Amino acid sequence: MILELDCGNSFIKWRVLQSDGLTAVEGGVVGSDGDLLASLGCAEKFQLKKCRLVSVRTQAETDSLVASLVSVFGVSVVRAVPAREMAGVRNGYEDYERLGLDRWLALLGGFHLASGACLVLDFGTAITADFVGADGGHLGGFICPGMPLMRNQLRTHTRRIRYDDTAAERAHESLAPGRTTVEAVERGCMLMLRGFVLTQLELAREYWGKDFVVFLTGGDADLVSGVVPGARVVPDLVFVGLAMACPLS
Ligand SMILES: Nc1ncnc2c1ncn2[C@@H]1O[C@H](COP(=O)(O)OP(=O)(O)O)[C@@H](O)[C@H]1O
Ligand SMILES: CC(C)(COP(=O)(O)O)[C@@H](O)C(=O)NCCC(=O)O
Ligand SMILES: [K+]
Repeated sequence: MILELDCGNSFIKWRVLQSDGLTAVEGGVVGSDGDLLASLGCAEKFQLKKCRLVSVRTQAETDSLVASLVSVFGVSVVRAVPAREMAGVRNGYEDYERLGLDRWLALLGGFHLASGACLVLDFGTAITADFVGADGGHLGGFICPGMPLMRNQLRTHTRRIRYDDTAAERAHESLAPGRTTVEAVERGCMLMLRGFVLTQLELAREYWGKDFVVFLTGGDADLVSGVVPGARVVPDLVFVGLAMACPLS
């Protein structure tokens, strides 16, 4: 079977495909290399032969994970690498190697699925927006802090903002002005998130009118799906691009 990995700054997303490369068998989200190895179990469980991965972690971290995968499962590993152009999409960065590889794969996947102009919004540790025109030209994008970073910055840099995760979850029942600290912070950050999304949509409309597809991906995509009714929520968009960038012959 085939192992696919998307190593983000906070979590590793994994899934196992049948050898046909089409049918997903199992998948998950884990917080560390150790948890990943535990989820994959012993070498007999999935009988992994090949692995393809994308990572936005450091070279050393990624090398170490690859070494573990090779030693435990004996898989051959292919890593996504930067490209100036692929599958009809032209990387818009001045220095194409600097564009985050998860962004590059998500926009390759988005352009492929849209067969036209698209706006790809990824809600992970950071939030990213990327614009691809109907001709496959990537116009560039935006990066801002994601929900976990926004709330943790407030918790870390103030003295009186303290609350736990359960309270945070409860605060999201409404977007009314907060009457407690947790409500005020959680709803404030949520409005920043939504405001960011609406601004991206405005920009996309300026470029392309109504003729574009919006993709939402990343672990926190559900937080904003209500703001963009026509958007396509595609949690595995990075994996769509990964299959394109790393075909397994
Ligand atoms: N099963 C899950 N495990 C962990 N985080 C999750 C899960 N489902 C949704 N999330 C949300 O996803 C966010 C992380 O998104 P993700 O795209 O994995 O980030 P990154 O790629 O930067 O590691 C977390 O802030 C969390 O709120
Ligand atoms: C922007 C990112 C931090 C997003 O990472 P994530 O939130 O998915 O973990 C990552 O794509 C990255 O490190 N990019 C390199 C900088 C750039 O894209 O300009
Ligand atoms: K990501």
